[in-house]
Amino acid sequence: MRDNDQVSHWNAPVADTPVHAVVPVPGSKSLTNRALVLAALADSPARVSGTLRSRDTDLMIGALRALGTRIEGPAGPLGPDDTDLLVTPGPLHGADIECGLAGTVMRFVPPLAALATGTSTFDGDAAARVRPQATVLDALRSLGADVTGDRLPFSVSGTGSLRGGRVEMDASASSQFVSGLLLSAARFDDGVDLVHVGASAVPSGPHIEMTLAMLRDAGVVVEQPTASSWRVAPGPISAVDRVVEPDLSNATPFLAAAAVTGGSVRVPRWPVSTTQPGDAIRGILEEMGASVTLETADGADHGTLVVVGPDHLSPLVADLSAIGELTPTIAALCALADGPSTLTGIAHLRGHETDRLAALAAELGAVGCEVTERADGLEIVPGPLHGAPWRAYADHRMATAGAIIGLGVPGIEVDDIDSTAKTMPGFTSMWTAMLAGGTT
Ligand SMILES: O=C(O)C1=C[C@@H](OP(=O)(O)O)[C@@H](O)[C@H](O)C1
Ligand SMILES: C=C(OP(=O)(O)O)C(=O)O
Repeated sequence: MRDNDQVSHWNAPVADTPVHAVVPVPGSKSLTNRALVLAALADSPARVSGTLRSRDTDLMIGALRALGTRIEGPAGPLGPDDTDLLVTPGPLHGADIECGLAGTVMRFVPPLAALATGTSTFDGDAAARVRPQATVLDALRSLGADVTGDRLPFSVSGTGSLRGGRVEMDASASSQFVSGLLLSAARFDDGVDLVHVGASAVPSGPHIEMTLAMLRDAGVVVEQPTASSWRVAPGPISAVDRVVEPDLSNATPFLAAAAVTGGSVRVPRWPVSTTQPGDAIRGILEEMGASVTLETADGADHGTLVVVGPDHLSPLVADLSAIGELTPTIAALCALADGPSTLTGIAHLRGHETDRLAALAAELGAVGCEVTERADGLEIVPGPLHGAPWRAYADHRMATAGAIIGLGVPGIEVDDIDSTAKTMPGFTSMWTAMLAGGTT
C-alpha cells in the first residue's frame, strides 16, 4: 500500500523556449503485464525483454512470484533495474496479493488465483478499493470459482483447476474485465465463451486487440464471433520470447511538450504497427495542428516519431472511448488550445486511478479554464491561465497533465509527482532532461 511519505510536491518547470529533444521511453505497462501473465501460465520458461520496471509492473512481478512463478534477471536474482526477465512457470498456489493501484493486477491476476491451489487474498491502495471490480469476481464465480467480496479486499480460493465455459458480463466500465478473463481462459477446463451484455460498448478496444494478438502469438485459439463476444479454446499456452515496445501512452506528455511549445520531440523505437492505443496520439496531434512524421528505414518494424509543434494549437472534438488512457494528456493540450474542445466517450474514466473527469474538471478549472463535466466527457474552454496548486489525486496521468500545463503557465505546483512511479518512475528526470534539450 502507498503511504503519505511517498507524496512529494513539484514545481512544474516552464519552457521559456521551444523544447527540442530526443526522448527514449521505457517499455509499455500493458504489454509488460500481459507478457508476464502469459509467461506465468505457459508450458515452459520464456524471456520477456525491454520490460517496464515501475510500480504497476513490479506489483505484477510480485503477484506472480507469490503465486509460484520464478522471475529472474539476466544475472540470476532479479535486480530493481533489470528489464530483461526470465520467467519460469511453476505450480500456482494461494498467496497474498498486493495490487497497489494497478488495474492490470486487480483484474488480470484473480483468474490465476482461481487456477491455483489454496486461498489468495487481494488488497491495494485506498483509491483501488473504490475501483470497479465486481464484474471480474462475478464472472469467476459463474465459471466455478470460490470468491468472497465484490471489490478490494477480496479473496479467491482455488482447487488447481477451473471449469470455465459460458459467461455474460457487463464490461462497459473497463476493458480489463474482458482482457483479464481471456488471458487465463485457455487454462480453464472448458476455455471461455464470453459475452459482453452492457448497454454501452466495451471501452479501450485497442487493449482488447492487444490481448487477442498476444494470445494468438502464444498459440491460443481465440475467436471473436461478434463485436462483443470472445471465445477461447482450452489448451496449452506456449512460451514466447517477447520484446516489449516502448510505452506510447507514456510518450504522450513528451510529444505534447513539442506541441505546446512549438518545438520538436523525437521518440525512438516507435513501432510501425502496434496494438497500443498511444499510437493514436499521432492523429490527435495532427488534428491540433502539429506536424507528425514516423521516420523509418525501408522495411523496418519501428522508426523515430517526430512531432513538431505549431504556432498555436487548434481545439479538438473527439470521441476518446478507444483511447481513454490518453485523456489527461489530451485535456491538457485542449486547455492550451485557442478555442473550445469537446471530449466524449469516456464515462469509464470515472473508475480509473481517480474519477478523471471530475479531477480534470477541477484542476483545469482551478488554473483558469471553463470546464463542463458531462456524463461521458468534458467540454474545455481555455481561459487566461494562471498558476495554482495542481492536485494529482494519486494518478500518474493527472500528474503528467499538470507538467504539460506547467510548460506554458508559471506557478503550477503538482502535489504528488511521485504518483508517476506507477508507470514512469524516472518522469521528473526525463522531463528535466527534455527541457535541457538533451537525450534522456
Ligand atoms: O488492459 C490494459 O492494459 C489497460 C486497459 C485500459 O483500461 P480501461 O478499459 O479500464 O480504460 C487502460 O485505460 C489501462 O490503462 C490499461
Ligand atoms: C487507467 C490506467 O491504469 P490501470 O491499468 O491501473 O487501469 C492508466 O494507466 O491510465
